[in-house]
Amino acid sequence: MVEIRTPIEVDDAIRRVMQHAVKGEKTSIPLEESHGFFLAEDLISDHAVPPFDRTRYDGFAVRANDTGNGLSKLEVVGEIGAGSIFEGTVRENEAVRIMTGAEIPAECDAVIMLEHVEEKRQDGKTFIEFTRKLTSFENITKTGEDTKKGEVLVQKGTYINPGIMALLATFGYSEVPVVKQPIVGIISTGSELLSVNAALEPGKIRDSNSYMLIGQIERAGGIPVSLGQFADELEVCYDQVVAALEKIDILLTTGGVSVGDYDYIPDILKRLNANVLFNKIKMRPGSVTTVAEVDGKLFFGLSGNPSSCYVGFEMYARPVIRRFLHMEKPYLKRLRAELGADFPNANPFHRFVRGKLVYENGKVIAVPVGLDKPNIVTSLAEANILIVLPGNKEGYEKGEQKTVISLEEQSGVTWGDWLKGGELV
Ligand SMILES: Nc1nc2c(c(=O)[nH]1)N[C@H]1C(S)=C(S)[C@@H](COP(=O)(O)OP(=O)(O)OC[C@H]3O[C@@H](n4cnc5c(N)ncnc54)[C@H](O)[C@@H]3O)O[C@H]1N2
Ligand code: MOO
Ligand SMILES: [Mg+2]
Repeated sequence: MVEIRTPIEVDDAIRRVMQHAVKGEKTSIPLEESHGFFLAEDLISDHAVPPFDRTRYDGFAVRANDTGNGLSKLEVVGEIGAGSIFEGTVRENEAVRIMTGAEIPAECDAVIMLEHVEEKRQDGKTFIEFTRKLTSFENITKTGEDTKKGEVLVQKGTYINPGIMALLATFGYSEVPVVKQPIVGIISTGSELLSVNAALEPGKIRDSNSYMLIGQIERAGGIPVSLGQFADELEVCYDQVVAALEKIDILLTTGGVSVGDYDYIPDILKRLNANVLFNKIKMRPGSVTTVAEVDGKLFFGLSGNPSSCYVGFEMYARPVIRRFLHMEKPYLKRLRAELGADFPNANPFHRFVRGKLVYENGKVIAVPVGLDKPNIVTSLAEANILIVLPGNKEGYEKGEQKTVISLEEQSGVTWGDWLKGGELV
């Protein structure tokens, strides 16, 4: 008898998986190697930026009160470049020649640009003349204009991009607290699979899922480890899975997860005494995605069909990786867009159509890419969104507003915000 599986709702599946998601350990790495890692602690400013009032222009630091509507004539009593400070005192009708970035002398409160003055030598002294009335703090960047002391500038769990590297340097982080990335193992199963460098043979295809998953794991912030490609043989696959579980934080398999004669993943899970969280979801593609917990580790039995494997990973494995990285917002972002094509066929399951966003006449349009079938691999190349079509009896029409899930963004959403999409429960 073929097993009849009971499908569960998408959000229920995500909730079940996330109940077993763990947070990774912290470590630290040199700042210069931190790009692409994830912050393990909030980045808090321990001093104001800039730490002193400084000039925005090359010019002369003056006292605004010494300037008026008529001609101002000030004596230049010193000069400083960025990095130097003026040691003297600036008295009434005096100015200091000052270069961009230098600290404003204590008695001055405005800067006039070099271009706006005329310099004159008289009795061995230098004077500037100009006819501009300056206001207090004109052309000055005030202390703390960029940020005040004590502010949370970047939340823990954030992807370290070049801008964050600049901030880390600003606050003296030569070593950066980061989260250890999860080691995510990949096992591909299928007697039809050839390695990528093999010539095609009758009845066989090259294993594309492993490589796709390497990219998806890296995009999510994990470290992929390929643990091999195995024929549909229970004993071999079982031994490989047991060995793999020792080496990884999260395990992914592709293929063999349905009800076919050589689909051994369910048997392997039984033998492992795994806590199977679900083995059927009301979604297409990826309905057969099976997730289990084995000795505290999550095991994702992803479908062999490329599109199903892809979507199953993004929906269930990605948030687990993001949680491991301590992200406060581990779920994929959703936005609204206009449906770019008709979907006349009814489907009782929710559909996740691979698509891309196009901007036309001020509208955001979600355009499907390639064929919308589970076994399709070519549509994945162009996809940067999943168009969400909730299960219904009527199908959908071009022009309707629909939710789309963004696949390429580093930022995410909380569980509460994810549920606001509200269509998949
Ligand atoms: N009687 C039923 N048959 C099927 C059901 C069902 O409910 N009842 N579900 C269908 C659905 S939905 C899907 S999805 C697939 C799931 O298949 P499996 O996860 O068991 O995967 P396989 O049978 O091993 O392979 C399916 C398909 O994918 C190709 N494949 C496998 N691995 C790779 C790889 N690494 N790279 C590229 N392509 C791969 C494989 O050759 C098959 O064509 O089951 C349906 N059947
Ligand atoms: O898991 Mo299957 O789509 O539902 O292709
Ligand atoms: Mg199968």
